[in-house]
Amino acid sequence: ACSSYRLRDALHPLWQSPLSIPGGTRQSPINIQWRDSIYDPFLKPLKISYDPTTCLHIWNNGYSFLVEFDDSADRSVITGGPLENQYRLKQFHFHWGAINEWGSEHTVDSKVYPAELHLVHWNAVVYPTFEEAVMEGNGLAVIGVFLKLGEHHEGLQMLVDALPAVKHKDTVIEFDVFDPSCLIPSCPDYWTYAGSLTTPPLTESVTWIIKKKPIEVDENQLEAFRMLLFTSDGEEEKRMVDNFRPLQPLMNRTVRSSFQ
Ligand SMILES: NS(=O)(=O)c1ccc(C(=O)O)c(S(=O)(=O)NCCc2ccccc2)c1
Ligand SMILES: [Zn+2]
Repeated sequence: ACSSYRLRDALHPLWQSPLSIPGGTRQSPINIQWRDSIYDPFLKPLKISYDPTTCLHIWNNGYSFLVEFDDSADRSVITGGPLENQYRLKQFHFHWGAINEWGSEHTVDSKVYPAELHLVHWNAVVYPTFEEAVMEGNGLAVIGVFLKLGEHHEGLQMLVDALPAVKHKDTVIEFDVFDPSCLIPSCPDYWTYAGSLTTPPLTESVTWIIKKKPIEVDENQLEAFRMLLFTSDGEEEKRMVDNFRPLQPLMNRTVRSSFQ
């Protein structure tokens, strides 16, 4: 079932973008085959230190809703894990489906989750701007967290309560204190691989760090995501759902795990 709807989604009007950019050798997302991943004992624990007051606003960019952070200094950063440098948090966003059967970008042994959180960081040690980092192989680091249906998530609810204010494309509201580490599972286990942005410009600049454990959210919280619109106020309404990119070929890559 998953392969057919994935193909359908690849042809889905939203995904005019090609299955992978011509010449792309490290495109994302991918299926993570647990048994093919290689335990790397040299992988360090990921060190996450976010300053909740760097949170700026939530906005609907017509593709997802993004929570953006003040990345003008090293105040919300990650380091360690597979990373050679410290990376600054720029924004986080989600991908989700129209129903709970699909929605995540990455899959684990072909298991699809109803949604996936991405925390986007950039290498401000080496690159002067985010825009430059986006174009470089070690420019970005994105933490991926799977969402599964289960208990109500207190931390997420703060975000959910703000979503009606950003229902339409290009709407924004101030969101001044939020600590995104409440959305990251405490279990330290992750997979990591060299990949790309999953939205244009699809550049091959992302070190992906995919948490093994999902977070639990309840049905109402997922439904709140699905109330958002791709469209601007006054346009014919199109619900913001299925905003994920189809799976891309692994090609000559290995996925490393931080756990045995
Ligand atoms: N799924 S993902 O993590 O690959 C991702 C999705 C969306 C965006 C985004 O900009 O909205 C981003 S982004 O914040 O990295 N922006 C990438 C596009 C961009 C390039 C240069 C300047 C501004 C935006 C990343
Ligand atoms: Zn994303």
